[in-house]
Amino acid sequence: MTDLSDPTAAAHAAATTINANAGIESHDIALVLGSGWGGAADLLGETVAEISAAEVPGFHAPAVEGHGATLRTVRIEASGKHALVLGSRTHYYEGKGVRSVAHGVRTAAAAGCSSLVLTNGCGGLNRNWGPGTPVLISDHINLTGTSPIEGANFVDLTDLYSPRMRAIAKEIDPTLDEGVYAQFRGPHYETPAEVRMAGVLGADLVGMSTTLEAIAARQAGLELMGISLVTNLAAGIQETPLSHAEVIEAGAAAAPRISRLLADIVAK
Ligand SMILES: Nc1nc2[nH]c(I)nc2c(=O)[nH]1
Repeated sequence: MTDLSDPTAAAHAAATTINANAGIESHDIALVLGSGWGGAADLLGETVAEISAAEVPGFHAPAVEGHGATLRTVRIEASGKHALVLGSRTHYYEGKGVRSVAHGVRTAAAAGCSSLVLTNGCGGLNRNWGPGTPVLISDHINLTGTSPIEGANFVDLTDLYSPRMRAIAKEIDPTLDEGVYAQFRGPHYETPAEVRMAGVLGADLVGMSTTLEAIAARQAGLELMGISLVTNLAAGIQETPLSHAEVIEAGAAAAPRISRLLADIVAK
């Protein structure tokens, strides 16, 4: 496993590998594709390079079935810019440490990206958002008890989820709702009581990713947008117990619409 004891050096090594493999000096925008979002890269434009995550310093083969195990460089048809599509994400619940969780975001910044789109699959607290509903993240609640930032580095997180990028998304799809996303450590789902707690705290969405990556994105100076795909109503909101099969099914059903949405936003 690559040494992440110097996160900046590790991100630089990974970025050098990725840019060299793609034959370009730098990338422009990065996307992390969570559960259900895998199809978006194909709609963005032509894949000009692809590399296995295992071949890039600091990355790992995916822990979750169905998540891509590669990093792709896609030339965005509308703008000619290059997107770095991170098909594999390290979740905090894998126990590889928060540096590993933040490595992809830091690598994207080191590869030259100025903006980042984080996507995920999540549970919804709002009954109006059935499985397959995409929701823009307006703010987050980090319930992991940790941070990717080390030392006395007091980073401001105001407007962490770019109002500018959110306005573009809503211009493309005015039906898009916004919500507050809370990250639990996982990998277990929340109890109904924990979902009620999250609601009292102001959360509309519950997941197991995104907030730590978002904090690392701000530290790295990346403009950030987050979009969640509600694949299930959170525990206790729906009568039936959660199932991973339900999550995969809802993601697949929503794929065409959310892939088109993401491609249109990134092309702007
Ligand atoms: N914490 C949490 N993460 C999730 N990921 C997905 I997909 N659904 C959920 C959920 O209901 N809770």
